[in-house]
Amino acid sequence: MFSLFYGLWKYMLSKTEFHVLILGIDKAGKTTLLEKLKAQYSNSEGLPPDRIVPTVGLNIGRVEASNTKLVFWDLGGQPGLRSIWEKYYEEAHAVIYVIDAACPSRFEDSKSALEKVLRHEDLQGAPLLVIANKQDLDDAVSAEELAQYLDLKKLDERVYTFQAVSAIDGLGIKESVNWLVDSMERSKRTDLLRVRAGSSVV
Ligand SMILES: Nc1nc2c(ncn2[C@@H]2O[C@H](COP(=O)(O)OP(=O)(O)OP(=O)(O)O)[C@@H](O)[C@H]2O)c(=O)[nH]1
Ligand SMILES: [Mg+2]
Repeated sequence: MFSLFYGLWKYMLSKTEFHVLILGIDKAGKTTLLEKLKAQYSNSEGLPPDRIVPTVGLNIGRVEASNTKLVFWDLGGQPGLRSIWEKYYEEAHAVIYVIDAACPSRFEDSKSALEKVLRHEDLQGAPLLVIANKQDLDDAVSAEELAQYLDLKKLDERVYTFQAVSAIDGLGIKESVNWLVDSMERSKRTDLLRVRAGSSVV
């Protein structure tokens, strides 16, 4: 009996499309990360880093990983564009928050923007993956050092992790995606979004 329900649950999850928001301040490396993700998980080549320009609208990346469909939404991080982020919160299953780990002078800006994201009620219970990006640079701090620096409060009930990544050479991307898929599959928020999507079908 248990295996029947487990099989059904796995089947439903395989039909679920997970929406993952990629946030972070400008130049953190969000779009570079998205393009690397696409290159690693789909047949698309992904834009080379030298062709990526600052994001003004929305970049979307669709990939399949661990038998699930993932849709990534990458938004611009310039100060004037951050007010757009919240329009996407309600529909997001999880958040990736990207930080340039080699640029300590911008940690404070990153931290306050992240705290604002976490305070928003539309993102309640969404798993959070904080990425310490640009690990290919010598002066990048580790994921642990970044976590200590950010010293985020009120994370106790939220599922979260810090991951060292290089969006240029791909370090840490597989681990990031595995963690995200696993966390979203277990998340109560996923059930909530599924119920809401079902009840809106007339
Ligand atoms: N060395 C190194 N550079 C990176 C990495 N990721 C991104 N960059 C560089 O950082 C700069 C900004 O990258 P983007 O991907 O455009 O940053 P973004 O967060 O999308 O910026 P906005 O769209 O303005 O919010 C570019 O020059 C990238 O080549 C990385 O892992 N290592
Ligand atoms: Mg961008």
